[in-house]
Amino acid sequence: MRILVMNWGSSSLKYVILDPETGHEALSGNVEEIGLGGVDDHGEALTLVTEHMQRELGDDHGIDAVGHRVVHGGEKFSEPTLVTPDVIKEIEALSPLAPLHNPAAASGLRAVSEQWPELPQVVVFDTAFHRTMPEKAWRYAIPDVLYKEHGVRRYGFHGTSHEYVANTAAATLGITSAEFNGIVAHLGNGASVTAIRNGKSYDTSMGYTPLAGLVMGTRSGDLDPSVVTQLIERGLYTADELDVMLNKRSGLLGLAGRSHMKEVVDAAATNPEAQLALDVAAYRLQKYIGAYHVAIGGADSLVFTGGIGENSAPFRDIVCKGLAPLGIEIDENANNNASTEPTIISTEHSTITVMVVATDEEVAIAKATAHLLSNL
Ligand SMILES: Nc1ncnc2c1ncn2[C@@H]1O[C@H](COP(=O)(O)OP(=O)(O)O)[C@@H](O)[C@H]1O
Ligand SMILES: CC(=O)OP(=O)(O)O
Ligand SMILES: [Mg+2]
Repeated sequence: MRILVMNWGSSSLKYVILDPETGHEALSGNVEEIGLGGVDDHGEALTLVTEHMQRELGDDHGIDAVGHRVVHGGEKFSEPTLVTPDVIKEIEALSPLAPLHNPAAASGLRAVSEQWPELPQVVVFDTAFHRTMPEKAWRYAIPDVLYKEHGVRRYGFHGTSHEYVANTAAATLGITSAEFNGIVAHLGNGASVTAIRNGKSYDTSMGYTPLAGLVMGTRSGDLDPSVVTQLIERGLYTADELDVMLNKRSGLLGLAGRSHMKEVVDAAATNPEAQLALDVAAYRLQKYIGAYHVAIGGADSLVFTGGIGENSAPFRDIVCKGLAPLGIEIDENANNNASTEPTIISTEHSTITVMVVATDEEVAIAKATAHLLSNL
């Protein structure tokens, strides 16, 4: 079977054609700067993808279905879903909750429907895995009407990754997914941490949008909401400018002038701003891990994933050193030599097993797509 997986970012499209059984990739690529001068729109991005497929695979691309990553599924979608014109309209209607991502996905879905009307399409939502959170974890303490009439609540994101990584960690530990009680830290460009109880999402650090929670490459994560209202009141920023500032100029970039974790780690030895950025990012994550340990009644494992979680031994080391009061103890040698295979990096004395597990959202989406189609 061959599935085309498409990950629609606000201004980019990552795509890969793979076999969901073997994970074998026939082709992959990235279209950047959609609508920013590089490529006009999502239809044109798709033309570039089909040209790439034509070059590499010839006339018969052999694709059986298309699986899409959609960031926001609101309260409506809790499972991978077969695409119909109505589903595209519902994704579009959720645009106010993910203004950078959902309009892009909706136009991408329409472009694919026009290009290959015969191919089934499946959407897999970042929010879906978090639909199991208890209400006390997803409600904000603001007037009730804002949730009931406007959908203002915590949704959580990166769910496909958190679920895939929790399942992989469970398999490595020789337990079932339902026996997994742990904390997964997905630390990539966007970063979030999820408390997983009996294999299900119990709480997560992102919120109404992917801006909440951890310190990210360019996003602030948590802050006092009065910062926003005050900056507008003082005339320093408009709402639009604040959106850009908090999403694109904050986080590691805002504190240290660099958004890539490796550059921040390398600079920290000689640059106090970079050291501070590391300290703020690690401390924020430590606080969440402590809280989530309590939330799930004691975590058995802590799993690092995403570009930073998988590749930055120094950042994992800083985070875990601060978790000593939980009984966490890292094996430095194992931490420095974590590979792409699931690796345990804690010592045998550690009360919580700490692991590094590589995420693969594309394989998870391809599997979910194949699974849904086989059950139709
Ligand atoms: N060797 C490395 N050391 C430290 N950080 C790294 C390394 N490689 C990648 N990263 C971090 O991972 C981030 C990308 O994470 P990734 O999960 O691939 O992103 P995306 O969210 O775009 O899928 C980079 O911005 C960088 O901060
Ligand atoms: C939801 C989200 O933050 O996605 P990404 O990490 O791809 O930016
Ligand atoms: Mg990512």
